[in-house]
Amino acid sequence: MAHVKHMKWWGWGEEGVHFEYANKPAFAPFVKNALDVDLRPRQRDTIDFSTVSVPASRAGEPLLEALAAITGAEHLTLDDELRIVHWAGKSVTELLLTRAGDFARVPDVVVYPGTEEEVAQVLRLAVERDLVVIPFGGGTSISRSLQPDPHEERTIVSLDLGRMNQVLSLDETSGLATIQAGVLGPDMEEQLNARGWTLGHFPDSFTHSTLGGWAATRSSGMQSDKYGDIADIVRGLRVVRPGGTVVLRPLPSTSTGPSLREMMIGSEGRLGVITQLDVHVHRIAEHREVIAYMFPTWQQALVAMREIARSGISTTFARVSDAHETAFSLSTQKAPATLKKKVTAKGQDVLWELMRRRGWDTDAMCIAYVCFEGAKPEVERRKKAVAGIVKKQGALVLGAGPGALYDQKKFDTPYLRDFLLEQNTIGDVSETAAPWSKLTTVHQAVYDAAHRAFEAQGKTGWIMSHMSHSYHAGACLYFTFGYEIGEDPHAEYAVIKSAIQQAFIDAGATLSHHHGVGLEHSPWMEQDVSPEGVQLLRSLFAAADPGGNFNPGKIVG
Ligand SMILES: Cc1cc2nc3c(=O)[nH]c(=O)nc-3n(C[C@H](O)[C@H](O)[C@H](O)COP(=O)(O)OP(=O)(O)OC[C@H]3O[C@@H](n4cnc5c(N)ncnc54)[C@H](O)[C@@H]3O)c2cc1C
Repeated sequence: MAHVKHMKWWGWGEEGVHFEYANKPAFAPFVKNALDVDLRPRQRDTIDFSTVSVPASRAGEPLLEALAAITGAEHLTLDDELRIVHWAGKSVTELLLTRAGDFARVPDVVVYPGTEEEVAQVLRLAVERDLVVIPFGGGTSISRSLQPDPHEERTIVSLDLGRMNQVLSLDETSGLATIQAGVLGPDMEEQLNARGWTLGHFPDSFTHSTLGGWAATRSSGMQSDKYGDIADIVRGLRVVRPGGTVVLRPLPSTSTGPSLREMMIGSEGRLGVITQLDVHVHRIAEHREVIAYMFPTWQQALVAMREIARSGISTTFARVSDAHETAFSLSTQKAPATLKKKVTAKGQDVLWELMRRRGWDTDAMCIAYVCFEGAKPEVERRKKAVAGIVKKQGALVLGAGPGALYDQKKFDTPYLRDFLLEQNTIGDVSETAAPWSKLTTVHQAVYDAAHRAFEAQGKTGWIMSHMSHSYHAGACLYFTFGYEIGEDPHAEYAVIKSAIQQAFIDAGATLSHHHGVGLEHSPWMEQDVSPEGVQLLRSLFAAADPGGNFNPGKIVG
């Protein structure tokens, strides 16, 4: 199965790639101050797979023969390491369980169909033989939407879409592409870019997640301000079910009753397997620039972000870190290695001095990044308009240098969680969306709840946040939190994560803006969409999948 690329079994990304802190002189002191943790150099580059013991496969010979008859024997595997790669996503709970070799129940067999017909045959077999089928995209789920029920008695099949990875056609007149669901982000962009087009969807997990996975979890990429969330991008799709295939043709819009398209987006494998999608694509922008700004306070920064969203000025993204996250990102700057970089660093010192002289509290300042794409004169015009808005809120324009740096580092942060776990420290995220009028309340409520939870656990904890993904009515707030692991990692994590999730709901925000529901967030579904709403979803899943064969237990238990 060498042709399907997977992440390392024990953590994020590729073997051999790590978060490094030795070249970031401010990072270790920052962690000491924030978490009271003394960082030590990385002890190991990998974890030896032979250190864990994998539950034996329960797939019997007749089932393997039946699956082999569908996909070919070379496209299924009982390999222990591959079964572990497929057993879960990359939430903190799953990472802790995986590193501890605490697997309970894992897929008994991994199957890689190559066509929609093969997917259909596997699903029919699943119903006939009462199997559990869990579709697998890139395995980046952070909401435990892949993890099987530890008490599952039936045979579990992980259905990996990785061989279905082609851009099938491009309708340049309509700006629509038809693409197979199992394609990984970079592979898809390469195919589109070769023809001058892009999807423009770049979640932080982009390098290892798939188009089908994005649709199945209602994903949102960092450039959603311009390109939309995946729910906006997907215009049509094919969803294979045991009884047939739901075909939703690519349409700009339609009034055909309750939206089946919307129903499939976010269905996390419970309604069938998405095999193919029709998506908005865009010509690659002629010119792209990310400009950084520094605001004196979070409040002023949020006002500016709202004004930008309302102004009609087209931005690709507009994102602002709160004071804590600003301090964190400054701590991850590399030591200047060349003379040119030393001069730039000197320039930063001058800037800091300027802010102090303006009377800014440097502990309160917030860094923001706005991305502009288009023809150069148009980008210049929009940059000027945005500068006018941010200056009204007292911001300084830092320019393109720090903006470019942010753009280069954007896919590196997921490696930080594994590095911290090795330091016996949790670093995790929780994100939400709320109306503009509630953003500051939600922000404060989450900080208060997290600190209460840290205190109750006797911990020195850290929390930080940024605002991104703007809409007419509000925006996403993304929180990152950390603390040193104590005696009962799972119980502590549950208290802290639950406190943050509950604060979202209590302050009028949603349980997740783009990480989906899975098992992790399902306890908040009733509060998010009402008990009657959950009942309706339960009825839908029960009618669509009476045997509970398709990723059972996710979204609503
Ligand atoms: C470090 C990190 C950063 C992240 N950043 C972002 C971010 O910026 N934005 C964002 O939106 N998300 C983010 N995520 C979450 C995750 O990447 C998304 O949920 C992503 O959409 C999952 O895609 P995947 O291909 O990896 O799917 P998987 O993890 O393999 O599967 C996720 C769910 O979708 C189902 N599924 C997958 N493919 C199909 C299919 N073809 N048909 C039916 N069901 C299917 C699975 O059964 C499962 O329920 C992040 C996760 C991590 C760990």
